[in-house]
Amino acid sequence: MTELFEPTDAADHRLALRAEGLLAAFNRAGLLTAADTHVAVRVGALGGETDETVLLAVALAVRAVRRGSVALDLAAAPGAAPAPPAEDLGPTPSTPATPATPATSAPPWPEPTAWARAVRGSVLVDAGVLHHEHGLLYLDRYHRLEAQVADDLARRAAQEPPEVDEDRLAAAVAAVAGEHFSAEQRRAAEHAVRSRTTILTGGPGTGKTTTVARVLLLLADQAAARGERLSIAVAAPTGKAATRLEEAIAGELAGLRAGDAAALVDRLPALAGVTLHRLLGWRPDNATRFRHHRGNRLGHDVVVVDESSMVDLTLMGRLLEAVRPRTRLLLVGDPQQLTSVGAGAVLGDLVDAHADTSGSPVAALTVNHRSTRHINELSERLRRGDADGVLAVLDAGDDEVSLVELPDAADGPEAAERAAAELHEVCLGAARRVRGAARDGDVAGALAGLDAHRLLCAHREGPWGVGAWNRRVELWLAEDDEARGVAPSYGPWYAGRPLLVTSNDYTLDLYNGETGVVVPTAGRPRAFFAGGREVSPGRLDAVETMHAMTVHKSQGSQAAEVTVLLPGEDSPLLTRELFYTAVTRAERRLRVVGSRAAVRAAVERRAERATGLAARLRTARAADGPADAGRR
Ligand SMILES: Nc1ncnc2c1ncn2[C@@H]1O[C@H](COP(=O)(O)OP(=O)(O)OP(=O)(O)O)[C@@H](O)[C@H]1O
Repeated sequence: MTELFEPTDAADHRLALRAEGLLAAFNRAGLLTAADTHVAVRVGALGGETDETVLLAVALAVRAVRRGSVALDLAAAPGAAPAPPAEDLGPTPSTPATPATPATSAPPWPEPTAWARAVRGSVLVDAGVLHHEHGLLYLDRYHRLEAQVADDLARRAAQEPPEVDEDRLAAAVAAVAGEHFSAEQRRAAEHAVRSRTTILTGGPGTGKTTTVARVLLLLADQAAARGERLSIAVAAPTGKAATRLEEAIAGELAGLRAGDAAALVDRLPALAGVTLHRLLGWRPDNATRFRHHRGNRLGHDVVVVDESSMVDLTLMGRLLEAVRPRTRLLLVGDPQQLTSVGAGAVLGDLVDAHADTSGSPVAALTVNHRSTRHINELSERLRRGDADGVLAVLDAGDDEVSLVELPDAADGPEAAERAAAELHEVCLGAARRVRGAARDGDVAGALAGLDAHRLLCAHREGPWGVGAWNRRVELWLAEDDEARGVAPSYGPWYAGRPLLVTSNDYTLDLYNGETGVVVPTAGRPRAFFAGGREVSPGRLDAVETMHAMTVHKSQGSQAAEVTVLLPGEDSPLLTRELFYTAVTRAERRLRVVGSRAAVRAAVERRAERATGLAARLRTARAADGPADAGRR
């Protein structure tokens, strides 16, 4: 469901019946949900605030967090178009979920200067329920979190740098160079050895993992010089990304063991990739608190976190309070990608805060060594926001990058039918190969087939959504069976059904984002996942079919060939970050399906989030110390 809604009648559950005045007007206009207004009414009643413009600001601050911001930018609020939450729940605006009853017209926004004055002077600010800082209005919880993240990072930066045996470092750098180690990778690795905190950024294939593997060897070597052995954690926000990181590091180390670095590789302990939740000590009774915290820190000497762009402010706060101040922290990721589903844009803020400063913890890798030339060129032009350049690369139309062009105003069911006709062969072909391997009992082949082609959608529902495209591919498979005289499999656990895990299951050792496939074994369907994990379907309750997946869910994985379905240009989900994330999932071939207007809108629209973290970090750096040393 998008945030705009159209009430169907006076008893519509989305109407906040107890809200009055401005809150009721904004709720009726679809700009606030019933829950936003209830929070504001309750906070107002408890805190003794009756000014309806302040209560409106509270409700909008709740809405801002729900939509991914950490705070409400009061000045920008009237101009900000309603947008869906990070993980879209519903159809595009052109396909309303409710009958067409006209939405109430937009209510009047308070006069900006008087509004800001009323908010700053509110008893809720005096009581610490709200905070007004850097032009932003914070709910207390997010203000504390943001300040804590800034303080912890500033404290880490204020420490004495680690002692480094430079001669030994130079010798080890030469030994780990192996077959490839570019100058920028070498600089990044040396930076990481000399720093407590490193933010290693770069797009897919820029050699981040290659560099991380070498950093670990260099650190283990420095520790060996002191007669110590390192304890290392390698983690990522999703299980899929953690497994990928573990495998990629293991692959790099295996290559280096064959060369001059064998002795160094032998010094490293075995490395198992874990989810951040598992590293921090997941608790069944609390989703945002962990076993490890400031009073019970993680014991590791080095903590590596891959796919850091997916880490929201809350999880970053928990991580920073759990790592010991002297632990080496390596945050790895691509700040151009979609931001976290939860509130915050932490990685991007960290990079912004340190742009063009000396002593910055950011080490950037810029050369893509994996994807092919046109995919690289497209992502580079996307990064620069060059819409004409993006269209020019797509128009050049070769085997590597192509545009399946739809008419400009087309984003409804008819255009989806046209797209279906274009994609029938490629989507059915990919699904058929996975099904063929599954029917032959070839688990490895079926799992490998999952990464051959990926169909990415912005939306979950509607004609351009994952649901419709999953059903479509299943129908094509059934038709294909019929055409071949094979009895179609209609049950939910049909052979070759691609699976996407949607939440962590610690008992089954399955993690959000992992992919698997159904393969019949001894006449019964079984679900298989990477690493030889086999599960009875009856035990799986958090899986979805994955003939298509959302761009959000595709983060942390790549496929040889990717098809991206762009929704209509008016879709609020269509942003540069979404398009860039989708494009950079492709290793060898990319097909973009959509109108030219949608491509242009995707390049030109940024996913803005209101956060004050970058400003806080700049202030802390200027003061050369924690942003607020008195807090806590
Ligand atoms: N300096 C280099 N020269 C040539 N090839 C390289 C270099 N560095 C890395 N590679 C190769 O490029 C590919 C991508 O490297 P790597 O996996 O380290 O990138 P990454 O940034 O971690 O990618 P992703 O974010 O997609 O995981 C690998 O096959 C790696 O062996």
